[in-house]
Amino acid sequence: MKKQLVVVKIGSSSLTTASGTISEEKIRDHVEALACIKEQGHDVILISSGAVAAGFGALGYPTRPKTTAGKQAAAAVGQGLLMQHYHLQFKEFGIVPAQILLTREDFYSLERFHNLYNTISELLQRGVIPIINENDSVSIEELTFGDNDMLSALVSGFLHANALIILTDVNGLYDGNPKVMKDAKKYDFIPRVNDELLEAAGGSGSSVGTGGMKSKLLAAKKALSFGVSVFVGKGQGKEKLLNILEGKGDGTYIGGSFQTQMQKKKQWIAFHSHTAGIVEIDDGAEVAIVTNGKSLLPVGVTNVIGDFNAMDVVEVHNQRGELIGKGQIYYSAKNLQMVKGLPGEKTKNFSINKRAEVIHRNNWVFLPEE
Ligand SMILES: Nc1ncnc2c1ncn2[C@@H]1O[C@H](COP(=O)(O)OP(=O)(O)O)[C@@H](O)[C@H]1O
Ligand SMILES: N[C@@H](CCC(=O)OP(=O)(O)O)C(=O)O
Repeated sequence: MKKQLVVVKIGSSSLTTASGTISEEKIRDHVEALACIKEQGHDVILISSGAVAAGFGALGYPTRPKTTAGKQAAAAVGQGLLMQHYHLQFKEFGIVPAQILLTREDFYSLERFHNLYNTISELLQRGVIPIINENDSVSIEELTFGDNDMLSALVSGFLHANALIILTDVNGLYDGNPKVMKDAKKYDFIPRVNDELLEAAGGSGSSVGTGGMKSKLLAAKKALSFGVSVFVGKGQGKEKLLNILEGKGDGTYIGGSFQTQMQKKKQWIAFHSHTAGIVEIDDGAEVAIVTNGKSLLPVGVTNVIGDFNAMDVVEVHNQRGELIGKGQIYYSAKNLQMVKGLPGEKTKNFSINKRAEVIHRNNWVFLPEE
C-alpha cells in the first residue's frame, strides 16, 4: 500500500477509566497500533480526547464535571497527564509526540491556519506524531468545535488526509444505539450520511464521552464533503489500525476511497466482472440500497432478466430502465423468479447461502448513469 496520511481520533472512553483517571492499558494498545502503522511508512496525526476524563479524578470530582469551569479545570490537569503518558509510551518505539491545542478561531484566521499547516508539515517531516486536542481550558462553549469528532473531520479535510479513523467504544454504526436496542443491526459500509441514519444515531454511551454516534456521523458527513473517507469502530492489538486501513476493521466504513479489501472487490464488481443478467427493482428498494446503504432484499425485486447463477454479477436497474449499479447476487435467476416481491424468511432457502439478501451491501457498487 502506498504511503497514506491517516488521521486517527480516539474518544475519552477509549483512553480513560470511569473514575477520572488514565487507563495505561488502553493507551498502550493505541500507541502500539499507531507505532505499527508508522513503521509501515504512513504519516499519522492523532486527535486525542480524554483531557477532562483523565483529570477530573485528581481534582476530587466523583464523576465528569457538568459546569464549564469544572470541565476546563479538569482538562487543565488531564491534558498534561495524557501527554505524559503518550511521551513515555511512544518513547519505547523511538517516536516523539507533539502537542497541539486548537480552538475554533484557529480555523477562522488565515494566519493561524497557515501556521498550523506549517507546524504539522514540519512535525510530520521529522517523523513526529502530532497529538491534537481542543484547548478546552480556554475555549468557551459557544466557540468550541462541538467535539473532537468534528475537530478530526476539519483537520483531515484541511490536510487532505487519505483516511479518518474514529476509534470509539462501539464497533461501528448500528440502526439504533446497541447499548439500548439489543437487536440493533450493524452497518459495515454506508456510502453517505443521510437524515435517516442521523436520526437512528443517539448520544454518548459512556459517562465520559460526549456527542455519541450522532456527532461521529455529522463529522463523517463533513469529512466526506472534503473528500475524506471515514471509519468508525474499534479494535484491539497492534495491528488494529493496519487492519482498518486494509478494509478489515471491526466497524463501519463511510464513503469510499479507503484502499481496502472491500474496495478491491468493489472495483472488480464495477470494472472487471462479467455481467450475467439484469435485476429490476422498485423505488423503495432503490432508496434502501442507494441512499440508506442497505442490502437488496427479494421484496424489492420486480423483474429478472437473463439466466445467471448465484454469485454471478448482475446489473441492477430501476423500473424506468436506468442502471443504478452492479452487485454479486446470492440467488440464481431461476430461484429469484420464484421469490421476487416476497417478504420474509421463506426466501432464504432459495439463496446459495441461506441468507435473505439478494445482493449484500458489501457486494454492491453504486454506478449511476451519467
Ligand atoms: N446508532 C448507534 N450506533 C452505535 N452507537 C451508538 C448509536 N447511537 C448511540 N450510540 C452510542 O455512541 C457511543 C459512542 O459515542 P461516545 O460515547 O461519544 O464515544 P467517544 O467518547 O468515543 O467519542 C456508543 O457507546 C453508543 O452507545
Ligand atoms: N476535548 C475534550 C473531549 C471532547 C470530546 O469530543 O470527547 P469524546 O466524545 O470522548 O471524543 C477532552 O479532551 O476532554
